[in-house]
Amino acid sequence: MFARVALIGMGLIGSSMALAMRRAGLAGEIVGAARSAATRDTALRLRLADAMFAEAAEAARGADLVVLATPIGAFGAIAAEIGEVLEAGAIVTDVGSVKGMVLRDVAPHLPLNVHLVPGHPVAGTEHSGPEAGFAELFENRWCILTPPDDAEAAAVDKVAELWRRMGAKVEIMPAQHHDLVLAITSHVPHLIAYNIVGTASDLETVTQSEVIKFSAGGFRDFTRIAASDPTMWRDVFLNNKEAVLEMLGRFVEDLTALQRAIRWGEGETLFDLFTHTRAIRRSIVEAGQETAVADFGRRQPAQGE
Ligand SMILES: NC(=O)C1=CN([C@@H]2O[C@H](COP(=O)(O)OP(=O)(O)OC[C@H]3O[C@@H](n4cnc5c(N)ncnc54)[C@H](O)[C@@H]3O)[C@@H](O)[C@H]2O)C=CC1
Ligand SMILES: O=C(O)C(=O)Cc1ccc(O)cc1
Repeated sequence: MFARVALIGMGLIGSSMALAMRRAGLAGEIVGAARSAATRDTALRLRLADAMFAEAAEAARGADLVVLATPIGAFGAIAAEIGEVLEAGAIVTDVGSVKGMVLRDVAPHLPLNVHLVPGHPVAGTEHSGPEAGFAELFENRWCILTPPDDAEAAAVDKVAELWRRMGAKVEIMPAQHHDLVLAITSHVPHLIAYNIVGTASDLETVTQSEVIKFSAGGFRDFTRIAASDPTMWRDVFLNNKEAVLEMLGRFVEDLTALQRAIRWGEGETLFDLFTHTRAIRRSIVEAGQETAVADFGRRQPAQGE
């Protein structure tokens, strides 16, 4: 599909893309950029790339596809670096967890003859770095593309086809809508996980050993999410501020209602909510990932309804 793909950032997502593209034979040549010599050496040892560069511009030179796969806070500076060397007709895409900011930070640095097609594979783990990647990561998972209004259809189709050939299902939506949906499905859940693990570790009565010892409960699932990369998640919250604050406001209101229900012994309120949420989980599992991101929020009938 592409003669030379440049992966800027060779962590979990960059390395998974390299492996998935190699497996499906989608790129003539894969090159990467990583600032640290250790990452460049690891990427070459694992055969993720044919060549690794310290500078993003060196990797992007001559590429017909450039993928930004660093934490999103670095996108603006990288776009400024590569803007001058990009080939006419090249496609620039990204895998960032927030999409409005790509149009804000990346688009202004790109020449008019280069196509920008922002993307977000809604697939990942709490692990990071070049050794964390695996070719199957995107299989049967959604990849959301948020092309600007004036994007060329052929470039959007090509990026969509790339993701399909890596095993993903593709959905296209406006960047602002993406950021609102992902705020409640991904960003706020991560914030809750970071917060609850922080709160538990702060409690004077809960010693470190007790947190570890009794973490077989719900807390353990939160610790997995709370182990996610600090730089990446700092950047997500700094760059999806409005949507996260909007969803957090609603979350706090609903939490306060639950607090009241517990205080006043309103068992029915608790039971009804828990029945409803159980039905949501079951519908997601039954759908086997088939639930479209855009459908999130549509109320599912509770058991027996
Ligand atoms: N981790 C996840 O589960 C998912 C992450 N994403 C998005 O993918 C992007 C990458 O995330 P991961 O692969 O998980 O991160 P990672 O931490 O595994 O890898 C990021 C890589 O970028 C490098 N890097 C950082 N700043 C750089 C710079 N200025 N120039 C060149 N390289 C630089 C780091 O050294 C690292 O090798 C992020 O924007 C994130 O929002 C999207 C979907 C899932
Ligand atoms: O590990 C998990 O459960 C995740 O939620 C992975 C993830 C993290 C960030 C994204 O933008 C998409 C997926």
